Order: sequence, then structure tokens, then C-alpha cells
Amino acid sequence: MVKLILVRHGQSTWNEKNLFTGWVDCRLSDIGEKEAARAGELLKEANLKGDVLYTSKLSRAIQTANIALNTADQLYIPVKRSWRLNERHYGALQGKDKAATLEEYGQEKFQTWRRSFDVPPPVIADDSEFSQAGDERYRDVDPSVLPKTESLKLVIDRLLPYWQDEISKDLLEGKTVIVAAHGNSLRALVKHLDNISDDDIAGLNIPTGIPLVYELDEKLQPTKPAYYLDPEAAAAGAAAVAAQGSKK
Ligand SMILES: O=C(O)[C@@H](CO)OP(=O)(O)O
Repeated sequence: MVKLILVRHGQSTWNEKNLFTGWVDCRLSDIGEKEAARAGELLKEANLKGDVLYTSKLSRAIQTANIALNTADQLYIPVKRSWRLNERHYGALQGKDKAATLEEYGQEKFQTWRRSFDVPPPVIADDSEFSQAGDERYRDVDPSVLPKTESLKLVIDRLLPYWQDEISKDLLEGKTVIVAAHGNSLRALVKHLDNISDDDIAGLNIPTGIPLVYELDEKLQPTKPAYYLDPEAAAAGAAAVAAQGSKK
């Protein structure tokens, strides 16, 4: 049995402002930093030790992992980072206020863009202030594979090769793997691991900063349901994410 620990980054400054974020590189808010430290305390209390850390290329996931591992006295573990763990690219919605978008386009369109399986928002223009065209953190990636918008399905398409080629290999070697990533890239991974249907995944929201632990067999199938290290806080956090569209 091997352990996989998923952590969504703590609250970001754009989560706090209720803006669609995607690939925009905002940092953790003060609350987010506290959530990250709490994630580290939870790891320590549960005596969970990572052998390797995976993060996206986005600062909020990297900050969360650093703060959590610092708190858990595990800053020494090796780190691998990939754009394939990035948040879903939110296309032309990046930088827009969620409540204002809901108001402007109505509940159905808003929910389709936000939680449907395979409908991406409109593509972001390269000259938008919220575009990542030319961002040097992706200089090692073929520009033609970098997205300008994504549905959850497209996130799964770019994440699964990395899961299979990199993360799975470490797990199959018996390593405890920590993945610090994002609401929608983790929804993509959870959908795969728990075999959730395209319809049902719409109802799944991942709370910020609470480790979710999977115990996997030799085929990397869960041996029991994954569990949050603080289930009550996780339930409240997931409900808050679900309600974000209606918040002022
Ligand atoms: O804005 C985003 O990038 C994501 C995560 O914060 O939001 P949502 O939960 O609306 O998909």
C-alpha cells in the first residue's frame, strides 16, 4: 500500500477577491498562508512523511507546499514541478469577478463554464493583461501545447500523461507522494482515481489547504475512500467553494 497526499493551495489573493484565476500567478492571502501552515500541522499530527513533492508551476501551490513542509519539518524532500499540474486555464474569464460574471451571463452559462465537463470558456487573447503568452516559466514547454482556455476534460488530457509517466512511477516504487496543486487540477486527478462520472464531477469541490489522503494498492487503485485530515473543515471549505458564484 502506498500513500498519495493531495493538497489544494491555501486561499489566494484572487480567491479572496472572488476572481476567476486559472493560470494568473497570484500569491497566497494571509488566510492562505495560515491554511498552508495548518496543512503542515495536520501532516505532522498524522505522522505523514512525504518522499517526494510535486507542484504546479504556479506560485500559490509552491508557497503552500513550502509553508506546509516547513511546518511539518520536511523541507528537505525532493521536488518536481510541472505545468501539467497547473490550475485549469480559465480562458477569457481570467481576471473576471465571479459574482459579476454570474450576474451578466446567468446561472446556466456560468455553471456550464465553471463546472461542466467539456465546455471551455472563450479563448483568452494573447494581448490580454491576463494572458500567459510568452511567460518565461513555460520556456521549456512547446508553446503549441500550452492552453489558452480549458475545460475539465482538457485538464485531464494534459494531466494524465504526467500522472502515468511521473507520479505513478514514484508511487509504484513505494514512495509517499505529496501533490500541491489546484482546485480543478485536483478535481481532474480525483475524478480519475475515484472513477467519477462526467456528470457527477460537477458536484465535487476541493477545499483549500486540507490534505486529502489516498491509500493505493499495487495497481494504484484506492483501497478505501480517500480521507481529509480535517473532515469537518474540508466539508465547510468545499461548500464555500461551491457557493463562490453567489458571493458579493
Ligand atoms: O478561479 C479559479 O481558477 C478556480 C479556482 O480558484 O475557480 P473555480 O472554483 O471557480 O473553478
